Amino acid sequence: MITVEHVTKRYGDTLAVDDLTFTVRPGIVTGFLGPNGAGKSTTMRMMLGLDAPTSGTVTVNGRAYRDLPAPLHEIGAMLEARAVHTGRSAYHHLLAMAQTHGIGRSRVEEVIELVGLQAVARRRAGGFSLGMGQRLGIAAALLGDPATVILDEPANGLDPEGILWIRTLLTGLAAEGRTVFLSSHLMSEIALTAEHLVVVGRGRLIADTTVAEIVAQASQDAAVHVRTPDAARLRAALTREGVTVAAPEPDVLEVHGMASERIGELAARDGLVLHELTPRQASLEDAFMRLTGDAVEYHAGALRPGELEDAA
Ligand SMILES: Nc1ncnc2c1ncn2[C@@H]1O[C@H](COP(=O)(O)OP(=O)(O)OP(=O)(O)O)[C@@H](O)[C@H]1O
Repeated sequence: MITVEHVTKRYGDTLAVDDLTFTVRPGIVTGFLGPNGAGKSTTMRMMLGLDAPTSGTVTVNGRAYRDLPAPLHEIGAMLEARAVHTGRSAYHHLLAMAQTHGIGRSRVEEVIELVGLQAVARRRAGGFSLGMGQRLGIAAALLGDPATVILDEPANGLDPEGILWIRTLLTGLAAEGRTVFLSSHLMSEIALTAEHLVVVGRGRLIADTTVAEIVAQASQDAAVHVRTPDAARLRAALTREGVTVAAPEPDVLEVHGMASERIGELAARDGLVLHELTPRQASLEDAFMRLTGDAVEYHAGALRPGELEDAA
């Protein structure tokens, strides 16, 4: 469990984190989402005791990072995947870390296998591809078999196979009861892995909610696409029902505020022909843009599950 309570962080005139409060629970993957410069890395650095809050508190399992008796066993992190001594092999990089923390060789072998680096473990880490570097960073984070794992943009630069691998690994770690917290600036990337989402913009909390809630909200706002040779009559019938109808093309209507079933029933009642009746899925990216765009500018307060409607 990670607890962030009324945390503010200033760098000179820059307000990087602004009165942020949320908790990251064990047993699920929590995504930390926000556009570039939203304050994600700064918040993660404070969780790891690499930076001190200007005000507020950050605790891991009830203690500040500096008060953890065996930090590597409690919390493992990957902040910069490429921060590896270039001359060393992956194996020796991990071994050096292990030895300074009283961790045995067998655990080093274990994490190398866990991240699938067996074939290249004796090669110079400096020559690693981005994907291999990410795997090595994750191996280092897992070395102490930590109860809490924090990863900053772990899928950054990975190919689809690498992204699938990370997703499987992280959901597996959460299923073992660990606290898994990862950041991304891409909703599509994080929505596939995370169950819960903490969304920030300009250092402030925008939403603390589930991915399911955001998906439901996105579908609720979606338009229904209708193609009909009776567009004018259907449009009049729909307008009488009080819904918003746009006509982007002569035979096409985009209907907001009425389910496709009801539109079909109305058309049948009036004897109107339909050639197409398709509920459009608003993309998750759209939902995220709306949250981080509108909510930051027009809504000072944070949103909780069920309150997303108010932000749209
Ligand atoms: N050491 C620092 N000194 C001065 N300003 C900083 C420092 N670290 C971060 N900032 C500023 O704080 C703000 C938040 O930065 P942060 O890196 O935490 O955002 P982020 O959400 O992680 O962004 P990104 O997705 O680009 O990594 C930015 O305006 C950044 O320029």
